[in-house]
Amino acid sequence: MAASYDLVAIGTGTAAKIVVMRAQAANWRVAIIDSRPFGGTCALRGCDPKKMMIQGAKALDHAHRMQGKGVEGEVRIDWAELLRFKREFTDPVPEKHQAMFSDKGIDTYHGQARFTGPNRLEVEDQVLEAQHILIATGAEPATLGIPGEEHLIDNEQFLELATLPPRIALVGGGYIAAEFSHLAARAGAQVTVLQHGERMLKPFDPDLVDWLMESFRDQGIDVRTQTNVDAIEKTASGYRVRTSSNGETGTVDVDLVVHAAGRKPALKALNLEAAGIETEKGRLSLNEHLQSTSNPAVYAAGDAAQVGPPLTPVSSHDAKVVAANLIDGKRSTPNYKGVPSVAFTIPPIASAGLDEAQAREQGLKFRVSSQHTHNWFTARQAAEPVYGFKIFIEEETDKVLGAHLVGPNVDEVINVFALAIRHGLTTTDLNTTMFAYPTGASDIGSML
Ligand SMILES: Cc1cc2nc3c(=O)[nH]c(=O)nc-3n(C[C@H](O)[C@H](O)[C@H](O)COP(=O)(O)OP(=O)(O)OC[C@H]3O[C@@H](n4cnc5c(N)ncnc54)[C@H](O)[C@@H]3O)c2cc1C
Ligand SMILES: NC(=O)c1ccc[n+]([C@@H]2O[C@H](COP(=O)([O-])OP(=O)(O)OC[C@H]3O[C@@H](n4cnc5c(N)ncnc54)[C@H](O)[C@@H]3O)[C@@H](O)[C@H]2O)c1
Repeated sequence: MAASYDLVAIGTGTAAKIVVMRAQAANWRVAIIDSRPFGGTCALRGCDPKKMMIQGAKALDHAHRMQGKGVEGEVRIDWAELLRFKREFTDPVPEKHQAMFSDKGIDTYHGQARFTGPNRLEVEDQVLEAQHILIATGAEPATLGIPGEEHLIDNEQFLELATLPPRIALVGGGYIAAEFSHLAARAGAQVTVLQHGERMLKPFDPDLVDWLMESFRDQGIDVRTQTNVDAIEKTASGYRVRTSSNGETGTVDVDLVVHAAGRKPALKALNLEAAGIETEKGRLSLNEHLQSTSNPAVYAAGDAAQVGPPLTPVSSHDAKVVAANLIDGKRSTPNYKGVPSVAFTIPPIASAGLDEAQAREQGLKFRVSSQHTHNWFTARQAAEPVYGFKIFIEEETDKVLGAHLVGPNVDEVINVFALAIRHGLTTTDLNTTMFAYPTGASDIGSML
């Protein structure tokens, strides 16, 4: 006999959690399924554990930068201790989620969900029927299609390494490569980044990325751009990564090779055909309400939908849109204006709103305010040589269109710009706001 629900959500990450809690609050009969421990990527394998470990690297980096400026003595990373610190947060997550769902009367299922009909799922040997089904299965590392791919470890395995090997290669040059290389280098590893694009961190402003590269060089991180990874071979002592760059072949010998080459919606195990759920190029075909174009019972949110950028605040925004559509009977659409994003390098790099190419494509008339400000007080008090900004401001309205920042505190300051962009604040609004001094935000007036 099938268990019957108003809503079944597949996934227990940011997106699924928000939708099921809202449905439960509306007295819907709800179930949630996960094939992995409950909690999703951000809490267990992504943002949060990564940030806890980067705190150690930040502390070490700051102590090093302050040497000869009133701070003395050697500081080093104890990887095992850092791992323990991280687990203080991650270990209780699955049980807390289980308890939170059970307390609310949400039925929980552990196992891989598989569609067997338009409104029907199987989890292990249990059958579930639902009026509505949410696909919030997140993303998984993209398949690279290269020989030796099986030797790659992923983000989860990297953040669980018992010891950090001395030589590490990262395949890819985006968020994961940038953050993990900064962490691993501070923890004493020799790190090589193999990026097939022209530069690292493509979603960020090219000039700011250039300024940030100084921090990669300072750490001895070997960044090889325009470099393709062609194969990974097991050797007696580790791995040999075969590369090609502008027609030249090369090799890198390391102890560990990490996948940092992008993530794709996790849809393979769902047996979507059985429910008539169409996909296009590996993505769900969705209408503007995040509803399947071919099965109206099905909605998607977050990394599984990948309509907006695959980031936690976007998963949470998508979930609110889906909840409004499902539960409140609205016809909401997502609005990704001013999504803030940070790569937690040391120092961090951040952006919100339009980049230069997008502003031009939209035919907007704008001025650019940009400076490399390593001599400003904010940089000097943190003994941080990398600090700079680029802000796009609409000529006619004086509204901030896009903000791009690199340097100390920008992971927080970007949120002020995100607010300004999303709510159409002008440079006058920002200039007439008092910001506590001396903080990162107190530089905003001088950036406009
Ligand atoms: C290393 C790393 C660091 C990151 N850092 C940041 C950051 O600092 N800031 C930020 O904004 N974003 C960050 N992200 C991105 C962020 O983690 C994701 O955008 C977000 O977690 C997506 O949430 P979600 O709910 O869509 O999916 P997820 O949290 O991935 O949840 C999907 C769940 O579905 C389950 N599932 C999948 N298939 C099935 C199935 N067939 N049956 C049952 N269950 C299934 C999975 O086990 C998983 O628990 C990071 C990602 C990574 C990998
Ligand atoms: N701080 C954050 O918000 C944060 C941190 C980590 C991850 N994430 C999310 O997770 C997603 C996945 O992260 P990611 O770093 O794996 O992907 P990414 O999309 O940020 O970067 C992947 C990079 O790998 C390169 N690449 C792809 N195939 C390659 C190959 N065969 N050889 C060499 N280079 C190759 C691409 O050119 C690209 O620059 C991101 O898109 C991001 O949304 C976010």
